[in-house]
Amino acid sequence: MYFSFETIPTFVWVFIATYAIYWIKKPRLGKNEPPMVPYKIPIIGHTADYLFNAEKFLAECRQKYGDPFSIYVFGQVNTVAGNEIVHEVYDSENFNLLSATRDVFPLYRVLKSVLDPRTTEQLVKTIREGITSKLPQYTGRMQKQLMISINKEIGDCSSPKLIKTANDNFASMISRPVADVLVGQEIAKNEDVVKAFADFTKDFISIIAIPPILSFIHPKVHAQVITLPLRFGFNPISKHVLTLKKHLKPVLEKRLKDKKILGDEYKPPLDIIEYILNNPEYKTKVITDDYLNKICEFIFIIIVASINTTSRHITCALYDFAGRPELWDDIYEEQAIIDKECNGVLLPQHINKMVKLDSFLRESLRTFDAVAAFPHRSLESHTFKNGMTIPKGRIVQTYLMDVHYNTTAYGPEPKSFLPYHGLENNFSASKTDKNYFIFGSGKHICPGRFFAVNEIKIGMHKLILNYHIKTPSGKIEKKVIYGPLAEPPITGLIFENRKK
Ligand code: HEM
Repeated sequence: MYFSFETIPTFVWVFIATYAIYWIKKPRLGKNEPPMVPYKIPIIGHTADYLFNAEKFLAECRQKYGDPFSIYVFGQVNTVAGNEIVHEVYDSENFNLLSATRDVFPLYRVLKSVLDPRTTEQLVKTIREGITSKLPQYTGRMQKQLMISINKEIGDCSSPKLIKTANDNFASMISRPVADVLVGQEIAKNEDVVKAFADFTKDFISIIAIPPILSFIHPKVHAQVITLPLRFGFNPISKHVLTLKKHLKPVLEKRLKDKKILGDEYKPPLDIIEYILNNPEYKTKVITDDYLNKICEFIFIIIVASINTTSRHITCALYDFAGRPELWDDIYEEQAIIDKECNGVLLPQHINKMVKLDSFLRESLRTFDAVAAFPHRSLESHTFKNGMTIPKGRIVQTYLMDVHYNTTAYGPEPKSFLPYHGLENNFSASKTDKNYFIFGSGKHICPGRFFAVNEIKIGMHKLILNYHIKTPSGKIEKKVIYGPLAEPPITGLIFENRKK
């Protein structure tokens, strides 16, 4: 290789810049902090282990350093909290999920109100009062919508049919009942609305899915770069907002008019847009463009929280079912008895009777295989009960595998699939406890968990009744692992009509 004298200054500048980054980013730990796992390469720290070997790496750290411990990834110190300590994070108002994820998932760039704490309060209230407490009334509509999706997307399988799941994890199946509940039966009939709901999160992720390499300099640099396309006008999700606005406007206008004409005789439809219209903060006499934008923004925040999460987990549960032939007859039998009893039309009491399916789903959610997830940022310096202190601004990762695979709760083989553990111990799929964190915990526990579990159970009930479901290999398919995160397998599932 040939080096000229002219290249020497370049090397010097690169050296100075690297040293400056090293010096600025060098972790400086305070007193009583959780132990820092030693690392060899400056700046890089534990990034490679965390990205390519998270399960083994964190298990070794946990064994050697206890709970919690700190690691150095993408130029930041992260504290990893396992099953002994993590509930303290979720129980304290000192930690916040949105603040921790805003740089890697900058949704506030397109839905600006998402960072406003009042929006979260409104969302939680709306979901609790407008969805959870009305779930029994939504049962019939949800199954109708799920059956439309099943017939459209899976349909007749008189000979075995391979259904690809890699594209959207059945997001379009889930988006139909979500659309029905959020924007009402009339708007949910429009295929472009169902598609907008199914694609919104996927399209948003597609523009920001760049590994956080620039976080080595600063997480804000990464956030600035990944949002460049949005700031230069390339916004693939604005079309979804326009679609919803187009359908929402005439419906909202008609409801306002009917209310005015009918007064007390007005029969309010059951859906979230009606709930919003009755909210004093959203009271209006005319449907202006600003008003539509405000409602659309609120609806799309619920969509981001609800569709991809639910569709990811129904997909996983179907793979878990398809790969375990030893469970097929037992779970099918439960669904067949319920189906006979309700004559094909599920009422809330029938969903309560799906106890084996519920227990199976809980186990699928528990064994989802994400190693660490749901980062929370400390808003103030925080001292744990064991006396360890972390500074303001620290990211705390939830060591999910330590919670979900702990031997005290799940026995000597906690990684094995225990389909009836929930049933035997009276733990339902939507009930969180200190050994089951898939819906978080504490004050910010997921308010949509009852809705999500109901959707998945109704969807699986109908699918298991109508089809034999297998994996292409005939075995359990492996999840796709991205660093410490997990996604459903991508092999596809084989559906074949059941003979009735
Ligand atoms: C299987 C599906 C779902 C999973 C695994 C899931 C998981 C979670 C988790 C882990 C959290 C954070 C909890 C915490 O910080 O303690 C959360 C929060 C939240 N989820 Fe879900 N979720 C699901 C479905 C839904 C659905 C269907 C909705 C809406 C209808 C929803 C709305 C929300 C909202 C609004 C929050 C924020 C709550 C707050 O900050 O107070 N989720 N979810």
